[in-house]
Amino acid sequence: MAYLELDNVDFGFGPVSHRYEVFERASLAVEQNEFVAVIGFSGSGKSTLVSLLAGLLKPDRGQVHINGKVVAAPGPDKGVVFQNYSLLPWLSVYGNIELAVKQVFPSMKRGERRDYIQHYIDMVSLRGSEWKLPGELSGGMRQRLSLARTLSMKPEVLLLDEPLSALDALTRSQLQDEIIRIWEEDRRTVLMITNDVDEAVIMADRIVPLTMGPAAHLGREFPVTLPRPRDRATLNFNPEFKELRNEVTRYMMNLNEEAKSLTRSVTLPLPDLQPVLPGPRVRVG
Ligand SMILES: Nc1ncnc2c1ncn2[C@@H]1O[C@H](COP(=O)(O)OP(=O)(O)OP(=O)(O)O)[C@@H](O)[C@H]1O
Repeated sequence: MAYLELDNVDFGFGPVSHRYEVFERASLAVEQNEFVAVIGFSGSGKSTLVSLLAGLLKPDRGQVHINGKVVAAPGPDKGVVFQNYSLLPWLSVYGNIELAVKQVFPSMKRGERRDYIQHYIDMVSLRGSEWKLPGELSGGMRQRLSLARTLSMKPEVLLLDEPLSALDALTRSQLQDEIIRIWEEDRRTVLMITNDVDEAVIMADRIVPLTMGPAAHLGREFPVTLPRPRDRATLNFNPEFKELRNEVTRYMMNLNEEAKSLTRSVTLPLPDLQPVLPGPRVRVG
């Protein structure tokens, strides 16, 4: 059994009368310490997938397992970094991490806790900003804080829900490198959601596309065998990188075309109504 598993999951939103089926028979297996990127179009179910893996939502059918145990509820063993940071605005950088650390390691002594928190602040290069509030940080700094806070809880599985999509291109590539550096220093199982093929190829061990909804599932897998560390400056000239990027992009475009043709082939029966025609002119007043 793989470390993180989504096993034949069906999941939908809404009552039976107008239900939206997000997943049908969706399965995914991630090995321990593997870095998997799930790539998909907007609305295909990427955030729903993260919520199911994190135990925030329960499958209608099938199960989610981590290390052989059924995921029944959220917990600090499953660390989630969301796109929108979800930081507490009234607490400083230090305070946001401290709150998480106190919850997960309540018996940690004060001095040890201070060093522990500083270690994570340093890890994401936020030294010097310890006492700033989230509102005083840039987008990239907020996302680094969000990552540090999640990592400080020592989750077994790290779920990254499009953590970089709100950032500008330069900050985004800088943070991609930083996440990989941290992951290489302290390996753990990572599932990252992205809508960017290049990001997936640069960062992941394996890319798994999500098909278009409704009733999406995880499609054909693309292993990334490019050696690490991956240097983005030279990757652009690497034929293996270019080939894989093209292959994944083609696959995604085909998914899009298939979804469009399905939509076109649906004929909606409209009621046979007579149009309302304008009547004689009436003078008011
Ligand atoms: N709480 C909800 N109630 C009803 N439908 C929902 C709810 N949350 C999501 N959906 C629907 O489920 C589908 C998948 O949503 P989800 O947010 O997982 O997509 P996504 O791939 O993360 O999209 P994006 O990339 O735009 O954030 C969408 O059609 C969405 O409208």
